[in-house]
Amino acid sequence: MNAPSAPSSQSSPSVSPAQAAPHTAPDDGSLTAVRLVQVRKTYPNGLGETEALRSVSVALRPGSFTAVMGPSGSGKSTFLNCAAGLDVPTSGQVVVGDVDLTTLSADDLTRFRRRRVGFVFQSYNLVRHLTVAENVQLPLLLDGRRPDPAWQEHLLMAVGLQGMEDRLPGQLSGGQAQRVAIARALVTRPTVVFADEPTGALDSRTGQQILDVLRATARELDQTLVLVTHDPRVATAADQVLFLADGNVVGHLEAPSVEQITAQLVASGR
Ligand SMILES: Nc1ncnc2c1ncn2[C@@H]1O[C@H](COP(=O)(O)OP(=O)(O)OP(=O)(O)O)[C@@H](O)[C@H]1O
Repeated sequence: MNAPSAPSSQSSPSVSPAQAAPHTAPDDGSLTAVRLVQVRKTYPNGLGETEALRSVSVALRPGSFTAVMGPSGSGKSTFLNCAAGLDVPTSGQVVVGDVDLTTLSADDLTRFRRRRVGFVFQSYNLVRHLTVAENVQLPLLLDGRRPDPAWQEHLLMAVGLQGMEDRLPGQLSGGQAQRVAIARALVTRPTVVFADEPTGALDSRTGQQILDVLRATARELDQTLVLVTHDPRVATAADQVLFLADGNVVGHLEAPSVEQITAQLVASGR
């Protein structure tokens, strides 16, 4: 199933939070690539707590491409971090493939993430004193595995960085640095790739190239891709768009146009 458990708001973009965020994910036995069930995440904020996610339930089909949108502070990064196992929900369940991340110890979660999940950050997060090749190899080395030179060469070719293996991050443009980050996220052949505004810091042409690279490699490797973006044009590349507001999924559109996305963003309070 490609859709989240939230009902489609295609015909009703101003769907209310209560309608759009049911508290159960579908339970029809079909395998989902990523499944969140009633995920709640709170952060202490000094006086009390911020409810970054209130009760989010979604189920993403293997091989699908989902864009996540919503106003600033609506919980997009928290959603991505919880789904990727970078952050632990306060309550609820996160299942990636057939593994319930919320049952794993911290060490097992780290190991699982290194092997099965790729993550691309807006700010690239490259290690400054390591070369392009070393940055790409890093997830394998951290996991005690040997780099596969042929695979690395294939990835660097796929992201258009062949010949730049020995450069340091400081010698790269923003678009090139993001390509290194993508190659690094893919080097472990993850089944799911999460990207948090990977094009946010780039001009629109470079952003489009980065998106093309992510989509092409996801297709080639049959990966599930989940991407946070503020840009409706970027989101139109996705199979579906999830809209968050105030820690809830408030809408869902299948293969929407820029106009439909904009209407939903306005309806959900951007
Ligand atoms: N580590 C943290 N500690 C405390 N509060 C946090 C933390 N991370 C997020 N929050 C709070 O949780 C809420 C959701 O934040 P989140 O970063 O998920 O939103 P977002 O939709 O990704 O925002 P943006 O588009 O601005 O990046 C916000 O109110 C934010 O201040």
